[in-house]
Amino acid sequence: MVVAKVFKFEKQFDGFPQETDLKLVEEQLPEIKDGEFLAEAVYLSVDPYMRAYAPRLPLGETYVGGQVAKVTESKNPKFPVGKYVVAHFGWRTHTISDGKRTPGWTIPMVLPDFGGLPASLALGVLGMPGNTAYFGVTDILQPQQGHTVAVTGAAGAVGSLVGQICKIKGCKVIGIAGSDEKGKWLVDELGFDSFINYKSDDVGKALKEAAPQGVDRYFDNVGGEISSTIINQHMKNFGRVAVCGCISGYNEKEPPKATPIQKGVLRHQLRMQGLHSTRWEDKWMEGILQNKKWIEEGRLKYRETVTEGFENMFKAFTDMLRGGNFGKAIVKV
Ligand SMILES: NC(=O)C1=CN([C@@H]2O[C@H](COP(=O)(O)OP(=O)(O)OC[C@H]3O[C@@H](n4cnc5c(N)ncnc54)[C@H](OP(=O)(O)O)[C@@H]3O)[C@@H](O)[C@H]2O)C=CC1
Ligand SMILES: CCCCCC(=O)/C=C/[C@H]1[C@H](O)CC(=O)[C@@H]1CCCCCCC(=O)O
Repeated sequence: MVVAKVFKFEKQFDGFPQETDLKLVEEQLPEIKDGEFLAEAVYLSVDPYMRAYAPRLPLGETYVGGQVAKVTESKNPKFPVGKYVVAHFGWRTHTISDGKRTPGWTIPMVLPDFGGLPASLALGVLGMPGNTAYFGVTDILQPQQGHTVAVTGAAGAVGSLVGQICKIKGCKVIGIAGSDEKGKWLVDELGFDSFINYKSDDVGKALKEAAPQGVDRYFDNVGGEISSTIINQHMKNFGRVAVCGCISGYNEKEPPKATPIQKGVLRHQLRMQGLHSTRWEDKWMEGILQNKKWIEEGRLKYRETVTEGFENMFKAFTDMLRGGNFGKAIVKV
């Protein structure tokens, strides 16, 4: 008899998540049936969307999330024992799956050959965040050689890759994040051209110094007043803005107030577009293979912030929301 540990969504978040909003329980799993397989979680992801989408998630259910799991029993030839899968099984240690899609989420996928790179990367640079960065830059932002690009959430899973991909495309990249230690990593190790600490610097003033001629492309991971400042005061005419996330407001009880951006969009004739990585599902492998190639060529670096122990999922989640992560935040069971 297999016993799964599962985090259930107990109470709707009210502002910043509290530990009592989730409940850790044990579930006895039945024997697998024909067409099913049993998978044991090895790495689990903690992501900002887990907070952003909470108001739409039903109480009492397993909390949402992706994981890399090892198939330990199988009556489904597409998911043989010993293989690793990346799947949206939620915050749980053991899962019985029929290999089909949970509606609204990605379909379980046997991990492609990562050529010796760690399987955990399927939750980061070789998974959803990596593809958000890759397609967000190549399809939405479309930076040209010589462009100046600003990226917020710059030291996180998506932002750290966005900046590096823009460097690969020949751009000048300005990263905006929440600590000088993050800035040092971005500039010294990832090759960003400059860094702004939004917690200690005046973002408007610092951006004027870093990009006196203005910004051609802005990859927005945070929203709020920082984005209003960039869009209203720093974009060049005909610039592009990719709206990827707005984490500055996810934990707020009331919708955050920020200076309207319409004037800036109009004055500079900007093209501003939202994106969801799921829109590129039909060419998902293109992003994974390109990011993998850039890693192998030494042109794309990744970093993981690993929390040990399934019981520490909530801690890892809230540490990430507070900015404790460099690169991708994950949990190792
Ligand atoms: N549209 C899509 O398909 C996707 C969108 N996203 C979005 O992209 C963004 C980044 O996601 P991801 O890379 O996974 O997460 P990160 O790895 O960037 O982690 C979240 C980071 O957000 C920063 N942060 C927290 N609070 C604030 C705040 N008030 N203002 C500014 N920054 C803050 C913290 O860094 P710091 O120390 O700098 O404050 C923290 O490390 C999120 O908004 C997310 O929702 C992510 C994946 C897919
Ligand atoms: C205002 C919320 C912005 C959240 C942005 C974000 O982080 C999106 C991430 C998605 C990514 O594109 C792929 C995913 O799996 C993430 C979450 C998708 C949620 C689907 C919600 C399904 C539902 O509405 O029930």
